[in-house]
Amino acid sequence: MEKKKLVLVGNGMAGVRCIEEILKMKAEAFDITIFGSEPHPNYNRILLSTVLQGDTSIQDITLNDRAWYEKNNITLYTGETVTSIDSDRKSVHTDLGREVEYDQLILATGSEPFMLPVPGADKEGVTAFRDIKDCETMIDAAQNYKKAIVIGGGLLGLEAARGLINLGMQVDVVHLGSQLMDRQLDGTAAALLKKELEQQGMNFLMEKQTTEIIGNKRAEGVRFSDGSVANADLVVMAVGIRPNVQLARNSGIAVNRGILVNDYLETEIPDIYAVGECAEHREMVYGLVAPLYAQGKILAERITETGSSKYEGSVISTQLKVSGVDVFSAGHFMDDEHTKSVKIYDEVEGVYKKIVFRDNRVIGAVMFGEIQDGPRLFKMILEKQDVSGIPKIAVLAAPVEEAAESAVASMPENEVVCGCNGVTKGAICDAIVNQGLTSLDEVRDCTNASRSCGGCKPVVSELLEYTLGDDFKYIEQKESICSCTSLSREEVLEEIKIKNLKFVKEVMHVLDWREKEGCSKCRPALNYYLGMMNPQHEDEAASKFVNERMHANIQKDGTYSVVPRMYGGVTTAEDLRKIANVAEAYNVPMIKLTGGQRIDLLGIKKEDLPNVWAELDMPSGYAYGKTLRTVKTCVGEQFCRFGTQDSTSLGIELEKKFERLNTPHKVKMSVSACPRNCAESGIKDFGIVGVDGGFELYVGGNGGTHLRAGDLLCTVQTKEEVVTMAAAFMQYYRETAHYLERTSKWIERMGLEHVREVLFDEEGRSQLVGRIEEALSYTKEPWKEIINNKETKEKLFESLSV
Ligand SMILES: Cc1cc2nc3c(=O)[nH]c(=O)nc-3n(C[C@H](O)[C@H](O)[C@H](O)COP(=O)(O)OP(=O)(O)OC[C@H]3O[C@@H](n4cnc5c(N)ncnc54)[C@H](O)[C@@H]3O)c2cc1C
Ligand SMILES: NC(=O)c1ccc[n+]([C@@H]2O[C@H](COP(=O)([O-])OP(=O)(O)OC[C@H]3O[C@@H](n4cnc5c(N)ncnc54)[C@H](O)[C@@H]3O)[C@@H](O)[C@H]2O)c1
Ligand code: SF4
Ligand code: FES
Repeated sequence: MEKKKLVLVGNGMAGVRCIEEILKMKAEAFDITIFGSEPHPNYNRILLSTVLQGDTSIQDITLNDRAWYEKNNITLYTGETVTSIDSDRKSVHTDLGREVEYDQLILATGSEPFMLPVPGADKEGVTAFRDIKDCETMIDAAQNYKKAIVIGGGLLGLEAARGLINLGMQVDVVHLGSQLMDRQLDGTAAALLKKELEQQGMNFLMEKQTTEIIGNKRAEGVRFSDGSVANADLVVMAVGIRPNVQLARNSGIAVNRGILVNDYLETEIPDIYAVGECAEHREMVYGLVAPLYAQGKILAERITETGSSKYEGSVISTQLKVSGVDVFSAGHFMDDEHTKSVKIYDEVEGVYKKIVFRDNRVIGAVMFGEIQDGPRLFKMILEKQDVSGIPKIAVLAAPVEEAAESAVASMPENEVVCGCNGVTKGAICDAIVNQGLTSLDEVRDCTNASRSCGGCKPVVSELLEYTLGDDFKYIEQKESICSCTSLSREEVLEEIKIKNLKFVKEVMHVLDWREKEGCSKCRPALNYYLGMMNPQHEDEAASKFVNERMHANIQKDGTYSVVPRMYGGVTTAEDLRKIANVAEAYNVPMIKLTGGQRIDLLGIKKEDLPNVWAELDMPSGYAYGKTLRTVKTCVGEQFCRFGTQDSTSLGIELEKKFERLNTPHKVKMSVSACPRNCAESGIKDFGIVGVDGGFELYVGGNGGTHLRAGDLLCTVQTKEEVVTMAAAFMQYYRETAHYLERTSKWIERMGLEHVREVLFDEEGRSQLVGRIEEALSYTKEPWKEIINNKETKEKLFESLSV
């Protein structure tokens, strides 16, 4: 049978998913050609937010690489735009002059970001947030500029703002209305969201109408209708999207807001279909992947003639991808004269839940702070469950779980776990059992669950654990350390041990790295793992980040900062004099006290660094390193009338002991001499609080972006026990954490109980202490080494460009 010529215009998420469905149903029946204006193969647009937020890289978000197109005999034209359709001759024409005939044509042209038509919108430094190019523009801007304005307080704007903050920018979010995410939240949830995001460092300019982008060639700020102005070096417009219908309209296809389609996704012109954000179905245009994928499946059935399902519209649910903020909304969540609702509002804990009922059926929900009931409520909304006879407040409370069982055990088989891809618990568990799946990646490849926003990963992971039992522990960690290899951290460490590998390049070569030179993710990680496994390993400068290579923190203007060690935050008149002399001699523009009780000399030229350090003649404070940064101490019993312990001498002892030791990420400690906790021991990686007769030890605390209170590890009686426990804790973290994993994340992954079991076992603890003592015996003071070694000094500070 002759193959039909199938052409897809738009190489994005909806169109390519539809092609995947077609290939599953009748691969042999079609000759497929795909056109995409962007220069990339199909990628996960959703994860651009996570790329910007620093949780993944652009290389990692490809959904279908070029090999996939080749394997499926698909002709792919990227960087090429279809400019017209001749529906009489059944062909499409492109901007590069190509003409391709079709038997069936799918339009999946997506949307375009709406750019406010205000003067100055075309200036440099003004961008949308829609594609890889925009994402790169923002990442680049963050390296050179400080202040950003995001216009639009919807899902996209808030995710962009969070990303820019993570990139070190100061961000104002400009919003037209009085309430954030006005299309997804009610007033109470929106107010809680605003408060939470303000605590994360976002500044909001509410009820502001932008009238102009000011500046010369590049944007310098935004002017509002009330005459006020806000400064910015980067302006991101996230004020909604418009279906991309130009091609359809110019080709005579009926268009309203989107391309008009019926329940089979057919346009008015025979053999031309539309799917995704560009399609308008029953007056609805969707901007989330779940409905678009549902449309794609139905269209695939239609095109392959394997079914006759109709698309009848979708109820949607949304979640914001900003870490530390849990918001969920679904269905019809605003009150009106036909609805009644149940609300729980715990202002103390910042938790809000609301369910909306009409005629005794659940029709919508909004939640803030606690959203684990989201999938259950969403199922009730989709099924329009009748809740007559049930106290309505009971709908908010999930069925009581068996204490010993995991939450997923009580979940019904038909509950949707992955909302984006419509995959149920039953489908995932069947695939795990019947296909022998053992990892998140395998579940994703087999069922599509977790393939889009990734929000369902924790539940999919729990399902794996629940289905596989003990076998899961090993498997869970089988994520590769970066895209240069398929080997996990554990596998790489095992190979290093078995094959006695010594150098970063050797590891990459012997273990057959895909990228021969590695990448910025794996090179420093391998350098760390090699050092952790073999304390005599010499740090490989080329595999370290610039700050660690230069033993100083590079600043935005290319100068460096110098932070001398000041054990326990205690200094002397002599050291202060040296610092003052150096500051004067080198015209240091700013001297600043740090949050860790140190003195920071900012604005030092690269070539002056060796002399500054030589004249200071103080140890490096390692303010740049993945190592122990500082041990903060309170005044303690010597002077403070509340002090029950000598916090300063203990802090100094700890800092002297553990300084310079390489760790997976930076480590901060602190010692407070009484429960008033002036040294903030609850938000440190290892925090000590003096109590009557001993010390409480807190672990896994973090005061940075991912705020986390430390867990109480144990209470000990003596200073010696504190030091031993700190040593064992540090070594266990060094040996088991992924590179760049803070103790706050590590402790959650390992589990506090597990860490306790390891550290409370006397023999295991003493072995850990033995190993850390050995590692400590090889540490060296970097600046002494540099100053005394002419060759290193010249290489680093005179010739090497960074
Ligand atoms: C930063 C960000 C975060 C998001 N987060 C989420 C989320 O968490 N959850 C969620 O469900 N959704 C999210 N979305 C929305 C989701 O990404 C979109 O709904 C989805 O990508 C739309 O798919 P599509 O194929 O219809 O359109 P697109 O992905 O836009 O693809 C259309 C493609 O067609 C190309 N094209 C257009 N015209 C032509 C032509 N004439 N010739 C050739 N090529 C053409 C375009 O260049 C584009 O590559 C997010 C979007 C962004 C930007
Ligand atoms: N987590 C997610 O599900 C997610 C994340 C990002 C994007 N998306 C999708 O991407 C698409 C685009 O997102 P979006 O947030 O741009 O669209 P949106 O329409 O949801 O939000 C735009 C927001 O901008 C505000 N706005 C409009 N004009 C303004 C102006 N002149 N000044 C200030 N504010 C103004 C609106 O009030 C609205 O809240 C949507 O379809 C969205 O669903 C989803
Ligand atoms: S923590 Fe206690 S001992 Fe230390 S300074 Fe504060 S009040 Fe004084
Ligand atoms: S819920 Fe988005 S990928 Fe599963």
